[in-house]
Amino acid sequence: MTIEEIMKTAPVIPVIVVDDVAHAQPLARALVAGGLRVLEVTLRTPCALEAIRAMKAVDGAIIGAGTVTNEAELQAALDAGSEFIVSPGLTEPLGRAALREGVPFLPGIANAGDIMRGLDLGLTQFKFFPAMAAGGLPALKALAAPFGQCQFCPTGGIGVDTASEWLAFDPVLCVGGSWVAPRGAPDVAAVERTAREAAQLAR
Ligand SMILES: O=C(O)C(=O)C[C@H](O)[C@H](O)COP(=O)(O)O
Repeated sequence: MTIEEIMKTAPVIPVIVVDDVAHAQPLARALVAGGLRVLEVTLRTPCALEAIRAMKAVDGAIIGAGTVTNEAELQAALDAGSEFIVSPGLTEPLGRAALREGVPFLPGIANAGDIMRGLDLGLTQFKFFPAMAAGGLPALKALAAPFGQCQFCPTGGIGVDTASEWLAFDPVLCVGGSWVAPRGAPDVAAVERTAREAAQLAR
């Protein structure tokens, strides 16, 4: 799959922080059952890589690693079986390594220089991060205007109440957010319900 295909799979990519690997599979199963198949597990906790391995066993799930900030983390994420890689920003060494590995890669951008660095590498899909703090939808609209070939996954400060506004903007293929997968032991019925609501958002 290309990163564009992954972004088009569902309107929302849950951004997941796993503190206990025992939570990983029930959470992934509930999200997939609700219609969200693309899951980003952040490398922010000691058990994140183990959680990625566990979630890969869930039928229908497409598991990626988030918070990948350098080549060593990229390698660890790939070794754990990550199917795509998300980064909060874009450095040239990380971008080159991701391209060399041929893994779908979604790096964060927050200004025109970031996007131009990505274009130089041949990348056209980006995470707009931190979406709300970096100026919200007006900022992305202004930023996207000179870069018509680019598509975005805004993440950071987006909730069920604001996701639709972002998704109505053509270059936005999906949004990322932690609201669908709150931290801690998952209430699987609630997660599935929230996921279903998110999966039905119109793009
Ligand atoms: O960990 C990373 O690599 C990140 O890029 C940060 C996350 O994407 C945001 O923290 C999610 O934002 P919220 O939905 O506002 O919680």
